[in-house]
Amino acid sequence: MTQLKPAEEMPGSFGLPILGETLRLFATQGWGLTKNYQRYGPIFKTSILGKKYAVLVGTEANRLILQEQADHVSSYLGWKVAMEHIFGRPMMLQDGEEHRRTRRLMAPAFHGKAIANYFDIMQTEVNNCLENWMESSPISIKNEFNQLALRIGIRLLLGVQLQSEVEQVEQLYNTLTQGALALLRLDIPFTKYGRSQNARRQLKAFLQKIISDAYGGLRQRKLQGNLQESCEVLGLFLAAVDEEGNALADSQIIDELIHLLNAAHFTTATSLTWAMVELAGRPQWREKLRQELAEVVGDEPLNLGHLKQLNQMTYFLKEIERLYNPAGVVLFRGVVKEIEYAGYRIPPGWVVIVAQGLTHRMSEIYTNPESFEPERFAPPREEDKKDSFALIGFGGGEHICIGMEFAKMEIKIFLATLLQRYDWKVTPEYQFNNYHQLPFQVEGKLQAQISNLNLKN
Ligand code: HEM
Repeated sequence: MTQLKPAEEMPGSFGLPILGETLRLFATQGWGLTKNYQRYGPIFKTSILGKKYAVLVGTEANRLILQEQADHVSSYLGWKVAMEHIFGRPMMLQDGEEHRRTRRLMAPAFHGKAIANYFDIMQTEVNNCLENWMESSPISIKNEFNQLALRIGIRLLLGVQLQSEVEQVEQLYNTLTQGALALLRLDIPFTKYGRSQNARRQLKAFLQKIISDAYGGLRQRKLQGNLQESCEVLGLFLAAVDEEGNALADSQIIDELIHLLNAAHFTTATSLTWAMVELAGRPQWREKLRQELAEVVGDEPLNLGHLKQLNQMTYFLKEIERLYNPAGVVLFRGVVKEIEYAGYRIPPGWVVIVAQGLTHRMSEIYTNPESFEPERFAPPREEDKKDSFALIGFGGGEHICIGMEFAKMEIKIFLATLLQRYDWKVTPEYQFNNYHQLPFQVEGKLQAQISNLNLKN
């Protein structure tokens, strides 16, 4: 039997006393993860502000942490420093039975029939957005997608339809998230953080009011016997009761809704930004996707059934997920029970980092991992099918993204509509094949000029 070594003996460096590798984190905006991986291999240690981290890379590590030994780690302890002060305790910051109970109650809003009900609002928002772009081109791509995805979120997740209220929530939400990275968390007036926390209080009060109003609507629907007919997520949350009679408390719903706005918008906006940029530089892929749309959709109005048949678009979007990791290149979990992995014992108190961004570029999984090849996901290659933890841009295991279908539907509706009606150019011209650059380091600078496809031809 091989002797397990203490985690301190892993390759890697704890950096300076107390600060650890904190300065390096800010200097590289990405922790130099790729360099450390090349230098130390698929398991290495680091330290940030006195906390010890073990970075794990590869499908086996992904499966162990996210699924097989999920009860040895805590999502709460992994994410709380970054998220709790902004979002409270949504289910992403819950563990074990508490997390499973919340997730069971939330799940109906993100599957099957409920998802189908979201199609029309998504399509309307996408059409409005593209019409505006035609009038105000050139547009700042990431900002526009942030706004689109946030508006879709506000309408579908909160059920807010009145334009003035949509704008009010948008503003409060943006002020709230501006405080997320404040170094000094002083909740006093005239500071960024104080304004952010004030926005959080106002947003909570606003949501409490729409929850109270929605209860009225719910009672009405109960009387009419169509309790499950709600067209937005909030209504389904209010109606949800599990087999033991548990329901979601108002305070929990409020935390979930604020977090959902976040989870649903920056990720979707990042995917759409890079899909649009990659397509701008790849005329053969624009052509391939347009041809597929012509075959599947033809002259019919786009519908959910069509989206499911867009295989080439699915492969294309998987390549965006693999190379751009829209939710970030790493996931955090705090260790609560010792983990044995790769010859080391990782004790409670450490944080493990699941480095999805590095798994996605392993040559053991993907052929020519640095090159953009959506066809790697098509038969016969199907490189992601070698292992269910090879492509984990939406996470894996118990905390796998609950909004995955919602996101994929929104992204496909946008791309289908864009490709069918418009053409576009992106400036400045993006340097492809630099997928180690983190999306947020570049995306703010990208602009698009769009034109009407029919006028061009
Ligand atoms: C391209 C779009 C998206 C990507 C790449 C993405 C990615 C992820 C990832 C990686 C996680 C796992 C986090 C972890 O394990 O710590 C996650 C969780 C989550 N996502 Fe998404 N997401 C996207 C869109 C959405 C949308 C549209 C929604 C809601 C409408 C959403 C709601 C959530 C929620 C609530 C969780 C927490 C799940 C749990 O803890 O059980 N996401 N997402």
